[in-house]
Amino acid sequence: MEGLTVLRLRGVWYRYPGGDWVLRGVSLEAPRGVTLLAGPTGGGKSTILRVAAGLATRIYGGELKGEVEALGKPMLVPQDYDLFILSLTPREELEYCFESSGLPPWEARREAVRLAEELGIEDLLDRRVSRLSAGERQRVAIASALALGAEVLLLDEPLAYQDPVGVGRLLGLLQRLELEGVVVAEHRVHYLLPIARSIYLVAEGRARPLGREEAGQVLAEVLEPGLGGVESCTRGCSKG
Ligand SMILES: Nc1ncnc2c1ncn2[C@@H]1O[C@H](COP(=O)(O)OP(=O)(O)OP(=O)(O)O)[C@@H](O)[C@H]1O
Repeated sequence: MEGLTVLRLRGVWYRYPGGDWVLRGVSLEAPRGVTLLAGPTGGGKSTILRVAAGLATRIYGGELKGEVEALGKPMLVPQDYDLFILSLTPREELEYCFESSGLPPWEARREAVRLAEELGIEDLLDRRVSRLSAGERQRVAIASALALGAEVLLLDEPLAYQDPVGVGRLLGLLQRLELEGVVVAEHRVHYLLPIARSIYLVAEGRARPLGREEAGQVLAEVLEPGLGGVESCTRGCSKG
């Protein structure tokens, strides 16, 4: 894989057990930085992330064809991210994740605090996960993935439950993180377009790369047909 590509899918076909093909020859290359997967509901974004994480056949079974290659350890934070958090409190969760990735307990304790500060969730550390808001739990789930040593972070609708402050924090974080790359499936594309280095329209099981100039207009037309291209996108072509 060339130096700048952190995730590559080539001619990938996938179907869930008993179903028709939902990925139909997906080819994409995610460079370092943020890659945006956008497109209509049911187009295949989540399935691409599951395949990229190596989880599609492991969790669902089904049939997979084609090549998937990642530079570094890919890790998916799914839409139902609650399944991702196993502990009572974020502090326990992060310490557990750091220990699972090989740190001794004292270092795991220190790193949990450092990461929480970096993500702006230090005030959540000792609260019960079950009592956190959806947006707060989502940030804890992303922190867990980082603590587990994710190098290519795969995020399925990470902005869905974030308020504007949370969105700003998360976007800042995605740009700052010293990861190989971040691939984000998201409906609220207007937040991601300015920071995405690479943009794909995912529809009907295929991924089409979009140039920066055309992306706003194409996505606005696909996601909000009838509202009128770029203009509507600048007002917010969000579905989420
Ligand atoms: N666990 C599953 N079992 C069977 N079919 C599934 C499963 N998950 C998704 N599908 C089907 O695969 C297709 C692609 O779904 P996927 O969730 O990947 O799309 P998406 O673009 O992420 O949609 P959304 O924007 O609504 O999250 C859809 O037809 C969906 O019904």
